[in-house]
Amino acid sequence: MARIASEAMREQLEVYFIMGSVNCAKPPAEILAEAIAGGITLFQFREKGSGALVGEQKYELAKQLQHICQEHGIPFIVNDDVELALALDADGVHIGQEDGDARIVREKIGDKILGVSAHNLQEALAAVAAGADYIGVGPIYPTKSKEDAKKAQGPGIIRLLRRHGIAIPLVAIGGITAGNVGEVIAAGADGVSVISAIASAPSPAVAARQLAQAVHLSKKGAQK
Ligand SMILES: Cc1ncc(COP(=O)(O)OP(=O)(O)O)c(N)n1
Ligand SMILES: Cc1nc(C(=O)O)sc1CCOP(=O)(O)O
Ligand SMILES: [Mg+2]
Repeated sequence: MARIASEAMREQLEVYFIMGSVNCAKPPAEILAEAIAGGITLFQFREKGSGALVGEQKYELAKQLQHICQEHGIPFIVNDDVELALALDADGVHIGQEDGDARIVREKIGDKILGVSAHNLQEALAAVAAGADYIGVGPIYPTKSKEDAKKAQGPGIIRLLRRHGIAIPLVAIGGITAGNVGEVIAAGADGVSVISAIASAPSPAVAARQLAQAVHLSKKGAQK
């Protein structure tokens, strides 16, 4: 297997859904299946926060959700837990600034997808140098889904990273809704990453579809 090509990565980032059991008011498998029906392009298993599953229960949920992704051709990324990603032979891993050295994670996972969080230019440059396939930038807007989230920076941080030469695939995260997708794509993001906009929606399928439509429309507008 070779490293993912940048253009394929950009497409997979378009509607990047993140979820764990703590984000779900109904069975996670149902929410994921509905989100896939609505058009998500990538999935991250993020089993984190108060009440999160651990050990065997975490592994079993991950396996169940990975199976659903596999049935529909949606790449399955594991948040934080490199060992779990390897045990499941997941498609990739996402790590943040407090999750260890991205270079070492790259060595451990070989050609699997590596996503790294960055909050400023220095972190973004280091992620590129470490071999990240994409960068997650946030929070763009205020979020209730991450207990230790930093202060929201607005879409200007994406514009700044692009202006300073960060050219690799980039996804915006934190408080993203169909209503603000336009400004993050216009700023230079390849896609949007969401928890609550899909997981807490009355219909995850409708929410995912609205996000996908907003991304496609915004990308068309950005080409003009
Ligand atoms: C796509 C994406 N971007 C950013 C993050 C946040 O990662 P991190 O800073 O490590 O925080 P936690 O998610 O681990 O709490 C992400 N998970 N995904
Ligand atoms: C997992 C995560 N990481 C963030 C960061 O800023 O790095 S914000 C966030 C939570 C995103 O959830 P929602 O779409 O509900 O705002
Ligand atoms: Mg992390």
